[in-house]
Amino acid sequence: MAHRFLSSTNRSSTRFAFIFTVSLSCTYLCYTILFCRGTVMSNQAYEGRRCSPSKNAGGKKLLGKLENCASPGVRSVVEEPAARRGPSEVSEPSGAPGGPAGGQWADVKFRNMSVAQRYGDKKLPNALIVGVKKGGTRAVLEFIRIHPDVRALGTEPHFFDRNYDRGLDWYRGLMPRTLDSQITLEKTPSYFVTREAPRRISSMSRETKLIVVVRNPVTRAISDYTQTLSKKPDIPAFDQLAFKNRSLGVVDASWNAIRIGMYALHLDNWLQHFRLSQMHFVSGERLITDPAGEMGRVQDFLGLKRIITDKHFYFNRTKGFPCLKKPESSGQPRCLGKSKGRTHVQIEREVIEQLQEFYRPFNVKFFETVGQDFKWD
Ligand SMILES: Nc1ncnc2c1ncn2[C@@H]1O[C@H](COP(=O)(O)OS(=O)(=O)O)[C@@H](OP(=O)(O)O)[C@H]1O
Repeated sequence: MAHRFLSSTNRSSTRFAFIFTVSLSCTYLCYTILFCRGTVMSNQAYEGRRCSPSKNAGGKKLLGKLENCASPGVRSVVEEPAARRGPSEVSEPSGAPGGPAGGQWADVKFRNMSVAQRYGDKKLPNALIVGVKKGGTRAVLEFIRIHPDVRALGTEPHFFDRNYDRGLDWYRGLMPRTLDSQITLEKTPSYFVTREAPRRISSMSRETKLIVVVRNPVTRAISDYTQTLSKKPDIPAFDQLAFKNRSLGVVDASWNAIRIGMYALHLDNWLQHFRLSQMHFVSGERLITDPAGEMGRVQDFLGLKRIITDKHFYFNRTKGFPCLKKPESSGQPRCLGKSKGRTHVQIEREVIEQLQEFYRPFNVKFFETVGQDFKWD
């Protein structure tokens, strides 16, 4: 009797142990499937946003930038080949605050990205940062793209200047996927000084919103020259290139570094095809001293809710520029790359004054046309 009782107890325990093990395995299996799927999806969304445009890009320059897509953390140095990046750009600058503001926007952004990645379409851009070279265009792009309703191409497609023959379908193919509620954005600073660009852009859509980041043309020219010098150390001195005759003060307006800064001339060309209200001018100087203020106006112009605020920025003393606070989801630095914020070559005071003099009438005309004084005197 006792034996029968014991063996029936044994059977029940065995059955219980079996059921328990099976249900435990099932629970574990379900968790594993769900967890892994979530991780893979969010990674794909992140990588896809950063890399897919480059995969489609046929241009040599775009291919050259592919390696910048490789690591999710280096979005802010997307323009620089890895070899040129210094240690300061791949390690978190000391004292850089992260904070909840960063975490919140990152979460919203990643949720939207993941949804857009699955359900969105590639669309032609409805907004462009068209210039100016060395004005602060990369900063505006990197700052605005943290907005959940903006998706931007990280590379410069140069469609309306160099690649126009490839056609609109090629151009659309470069774009990130967006939901209908999201803005598609790209930046190519050379558009501003490309004669055909305004006509070509307006034939894509007359409603395209245009952002122009402008900066004191003298400082811009020096910045431009500093960049060229870093690539070609053998070029003539700045003043040799800037003047046809220095003692007579005759500036060489055919030199690109000078020509780009004659904003009023280029703007005239844009106004043949676009209303002034479709253009927004960002002050490259205020972008450094008050990034949140400038980005607030950019958001208004794009019809976006003001989500990017003071909370997103901190001043990085090592870099000497404002940087983005790091989101909780990333431990990577959020300053722009080394090619942004270079130490300029020293230019004689007199040369600077001569150039200020040269640009004055162009600046005055530019301020009158846009109805804003950028205070470059
Ligand atoms: N936050 C922040 N961090 C770093 N740099 C900043 C920032 N905001 C504006 N800038 C200024 O941007 C200048 C480079 O302009 P662009 O990005 O338009 O250059 S480019 O045309 O794309 O090469 C770059 O010019 P240089 O200082 O001459 O290097 C910067 O002064």
